[in-house]
Amino acid sequence: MNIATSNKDIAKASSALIDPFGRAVTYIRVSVTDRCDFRCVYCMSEDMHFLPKSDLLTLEELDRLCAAFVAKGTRKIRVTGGEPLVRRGIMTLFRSLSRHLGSGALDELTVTTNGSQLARFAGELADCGIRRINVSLDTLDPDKFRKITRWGDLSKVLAGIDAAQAAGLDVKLNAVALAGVNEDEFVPMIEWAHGRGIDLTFIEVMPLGEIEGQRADQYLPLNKVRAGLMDRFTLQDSDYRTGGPARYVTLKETGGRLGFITPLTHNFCESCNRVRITCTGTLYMCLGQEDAADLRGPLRASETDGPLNDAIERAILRKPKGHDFIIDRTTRLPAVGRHMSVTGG
Ligand SMILES: Nc1nc2c(ncn2[C@@H]2O[C@H](COP(=O)(O)OP(=O)(O)OP(=O)(O)O)[C@@H](O)[C@H]2O)c(=O)[nH]1
Ligand SMILES: C[S@@+](CC[C@H](N)C(=O)[O-])C[C@H]1O[C@@H](n2cnc3c(N)ncnc32)[C@H](O)[C@@H]1O
Ligand code: SF4
Ligand code: SF4
Repeated sequence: MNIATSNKDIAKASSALIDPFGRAVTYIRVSVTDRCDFRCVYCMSEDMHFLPKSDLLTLEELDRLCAAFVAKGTRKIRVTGGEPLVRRGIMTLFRSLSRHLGSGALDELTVTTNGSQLARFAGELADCGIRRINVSLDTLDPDKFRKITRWGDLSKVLAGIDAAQAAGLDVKLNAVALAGVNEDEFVPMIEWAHGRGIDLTFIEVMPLGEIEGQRADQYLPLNKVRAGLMDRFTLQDSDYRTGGPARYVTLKETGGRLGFITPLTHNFCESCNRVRITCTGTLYMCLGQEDAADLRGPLRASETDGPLNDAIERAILRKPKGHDFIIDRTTRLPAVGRHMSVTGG
């Protein structure tokens, strides 16, 4: 499936959101909560402070925000978090957003999850018109899983993946490549995933938010990983695209797809098509920058969407060219102060 919509087609629509670099914004990532039932060592510190519940947009407000973006050319909505499936009543939002699939205004409604609650929700997600989901899984070793996630239980995630496949959902796995932690498992993880008809994507760790360790100790450049995998597999370039940042190859030996998300070694900002909304209604125009726009104020200021639309259009004109991520040993300070869980990746 190729669901990426071309910038040219989008630019034709008068309501389209086009940034200063001519990129059409057609993909929103909506973080519905900053909370999570895991504490992954690369994502969060052990002692996280979360927003008071009273600061959160209601599910109805999130739904209205999404509808405003859909009216402006958004074709793909990814619900994320924190852990999106721990937000109370979250299925109400999915059910409501599915109307945009029904009307043809949206190509894809999907979710990125740690999988801990999937066994419970997979069937309902499929009923909402979700076809593909991304599950984050960095290891198949139960003890290592506990060390990476601090609080997670691998067996629940594996049961969630089984339930998702049984419900007819296409599952993609995301694994953050962690130096000295899971690099010995890449080949077995590929074989495990491809044996189940599951695509797998490796991700370079990004310097967002303060964590206990040194980012430089975690960071593994994917060009090195790719070169190592060539000893074992034949990597054939693929033009498969999802509208996300992964670039795929097909492995001749397994027939499965392997993706690489390489913000550090091969920046993909030039083709950026996305922005992020947090659970408090803050719009981040770039994952790798601090600049943001408040949408909660204009959303609550009026029952009509005029002020909200103006705020969105003004913000898109500030979308930066790209991130300035660097990972080195000269500083423990991250490039971006907020944690990945605020914007949902
Ligand atoms: N630097 C950067 N990283 C991103 C961006 N979008 C997604 N990622 C990272 O890619 C990883 C996987 O993201 P997913 O939630 O699976 O979303 P996706 O890759 O768009 O999903 P697909 O629809 O399957 O392509 C996460 O760790 C994100 O932080 C982006 O715009 N910039
Ligand atoms: C922030 S999580 C939110 C959704 C859900 N909790 C999950 O883990 O899938 C989204 C993705 O971001 C990735 N991620 C978190 N922190 C990261 C970092 N510092 N660098 C790269 N990816 C990161 C996670 O592995 C996950 O795939
Ligand atoms: S990566 Fe996802 S599961 Fe892990 S701590 Fe961050 S938000 Fe939670
Ligand atoms: S880092 Fe910013 S500009 Fe680059 S792809 Fe991600 S969101 Fe887009």
